[in-house]
Amino acid sequence: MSDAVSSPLSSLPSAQQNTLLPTQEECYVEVAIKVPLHRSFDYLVSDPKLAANLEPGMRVAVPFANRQVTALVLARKTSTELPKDKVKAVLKVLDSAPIIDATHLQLLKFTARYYHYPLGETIFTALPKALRQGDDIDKTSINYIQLTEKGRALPTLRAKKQQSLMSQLAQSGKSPVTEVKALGFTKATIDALVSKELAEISIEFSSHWRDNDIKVASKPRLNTEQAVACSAINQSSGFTSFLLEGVTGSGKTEVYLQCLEEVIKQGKQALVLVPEIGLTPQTVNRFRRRFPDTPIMLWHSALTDNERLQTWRFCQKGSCAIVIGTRSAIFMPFLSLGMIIVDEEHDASFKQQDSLRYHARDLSAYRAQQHNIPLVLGSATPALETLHRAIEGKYHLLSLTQRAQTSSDNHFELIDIKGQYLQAGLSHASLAYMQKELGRQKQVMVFLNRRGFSPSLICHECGWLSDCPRCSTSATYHKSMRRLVCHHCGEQTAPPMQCPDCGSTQIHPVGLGTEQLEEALTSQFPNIAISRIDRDSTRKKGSLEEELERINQGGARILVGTQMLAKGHHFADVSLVIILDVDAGLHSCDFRATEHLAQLLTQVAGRAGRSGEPGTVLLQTHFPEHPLLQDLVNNGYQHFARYALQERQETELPPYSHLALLRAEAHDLSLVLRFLTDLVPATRIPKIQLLGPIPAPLERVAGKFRYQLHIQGADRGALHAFVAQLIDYLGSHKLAQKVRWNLDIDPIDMM
Ligand SMILES: Nc1ncnc2c1ncn2[C@@H]1O[C@H](COP(=O)(O)OP(=O)(O)OP(=O)(O)O)[C@@H](O)[C@H]1O
Ligand SMILES: [Zn+2]
Repeated sequence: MSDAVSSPLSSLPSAQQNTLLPTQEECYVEVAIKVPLHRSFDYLVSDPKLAANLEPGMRVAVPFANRQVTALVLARKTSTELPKDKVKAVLKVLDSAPIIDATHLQLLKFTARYYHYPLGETIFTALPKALRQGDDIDKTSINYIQLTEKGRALPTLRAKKQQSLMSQLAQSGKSPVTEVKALGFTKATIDALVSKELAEISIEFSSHWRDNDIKVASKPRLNTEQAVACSAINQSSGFTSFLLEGVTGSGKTEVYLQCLEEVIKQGKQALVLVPEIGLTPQTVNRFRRRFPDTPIMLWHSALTDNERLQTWRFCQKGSCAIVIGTRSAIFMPFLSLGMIIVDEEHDASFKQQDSLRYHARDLSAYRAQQHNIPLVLGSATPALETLHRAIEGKYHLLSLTQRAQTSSDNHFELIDIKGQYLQAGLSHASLAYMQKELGRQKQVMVFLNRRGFSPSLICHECGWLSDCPRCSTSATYHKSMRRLVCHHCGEQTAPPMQCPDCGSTQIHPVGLGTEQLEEALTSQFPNIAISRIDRDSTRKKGSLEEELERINQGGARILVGTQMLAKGHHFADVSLVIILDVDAGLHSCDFRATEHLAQLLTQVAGRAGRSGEPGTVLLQTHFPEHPLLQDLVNNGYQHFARYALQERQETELPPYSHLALLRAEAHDLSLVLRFLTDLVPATRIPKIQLLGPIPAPLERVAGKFRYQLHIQGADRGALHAFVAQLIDYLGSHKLAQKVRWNLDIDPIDMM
């Protein structure tokens, strides 16, 4: 940039003034603004000097609907179709250089197009909030913390937190302060170590790691399958996609680590996408321990806006070698991206379920192609979509069939609970297994995917149920809070002392949630420490980490939990896993339900027997003869998945066709129905099937009726062309103001 525009915040003269100046070639910019409109906007740049330096990817402030808003320049042009008296002028230029480059802008444009979401909204959703607001991109600097010489001697401190921060730093070396905070350490703890001169803070912005030899801690020798996978990935050139299908505990992470080593040794950066839940300190520490002096940063929902901007900048400047992040990390800028890894690629959390409904895994394929680099999708339970691509030969299939640390597979048993007396939700056989394993000083995990005390309250006299008044579902009883909570709309009420219908005081919980399970197991095993992990028990920042640490130290021997406990954790001492509510997923109307159930069961089961001897997995069910359960138990997920794919083919469901979902909701049911029914005749098109309007599986949430239209077609192009037309039509529909609607491309959750 020339000196003339050294201040990115310099104001421009207004359009009126400009008309008095001798006319040179006129300059306009086409910009994106965060509004729900499928279009861009033109503005005049009246100062020729500024105009000369404006580039796509820079932000400007513009007047829009009587306010000043931040906009992103998409293109410069010399004319506009707007009438002269209508065109407004850019008020300020906010950046001295583009904040995103052309490749990145192309990614965002693709995202908007593919998901049929307004471009401005897409761009501004993908930017950190500080940049969305128009803040100076250089407003934050990166703070690092590291132990001083005095600290490295690891003196014993009275304050436990400070002690644990010291050991953390001894392990991780110099770390960004944001990362240390992400692990649950407070500013007070950090300040205390600094004031005791045990740690010091420095500020920098460098990418020296790229020029230095990377330090790599000792690593295990890969087994043959791992070695084959690693060399296939490392020796690939350009854009190549891999599906690393490895049974739980087969050492996929080890493969990632050894591939990453090659990438960072070449001075390239890597993006590792993990599910929301998978971002445990355990995983992150494993990466940090392996590459002790390499800058590794985290990206997840708990970062503050400032931390977000820092991490984003850091990554863009190449100061960070590896980013481990949840789905929105797919929109991070990189100086030199060398590889993308998507761990647990089947996980539903990679799909955003509101506003911009993108799938980070699917976008990662586009991104890898843009950068011409390898993409590695890893899972023990690949999504059928991914498996299909591998079978078609679009992805290279790499298999890890053996567990890395045990010689044989887990032992599975289906426990028939029909007519059985259940104690604490557990059958006699399950309890006997528990006694035995606890007697051997092992850990036992009891899995129940339902939090709260009980999913409902019932009146014993008249059958009244604690239904949520605003949703077509019941409100869950939370005993410790003494509240009825609707898990769909969040409404909370006090549980009634008397039945609202008949006045009886005989109100009882029905059904089992993790809170009740913990209570029942406590009285069943009074001398054994129990740890419960679900959204309620881990609400406090850092409490999940604390609890996981407690489990790993052997501080708890019965682990009760929801799916938070299911994935990615490595508990060495768990020898028995009991899954209580297998049946719920067997009889759902969602065509993906069996796939998701099979994935969940396999992932939970994979927590057993991870080191030393194989573990035992018990599945309690009323339907032990069910083909899905039989297949899973006898042949494993790999077999089940290939069979399920055949079924999808026969029924022409994704991945053998493409799906979009138009959802509509309003308080008035007739409006919703009219809105959706109107479309059906208005939009008849060959090659596209419309199904609906049909009620969403949860027909009413927060007082609104929810209906949907399934749009299905074998040809992706035809489907997208149709959806684009539909959006035009919907935008001008007279009910569009009264009915809330959204479009979900490649939907995962049919709710
Ligand atoms: N080649 C190897 N030799 C010895 N140990 C190994 C090897 N590869 C992996 N391990 C160890 O085996 C355990 C499981 O490996 P890892 O966590 O990489 O598996 P994973 O497939 O990523 O697991 P999951 O997906 O089930 O969480 C870890 O403790 C890891 O250190
Ligand atoms: Zn509700």
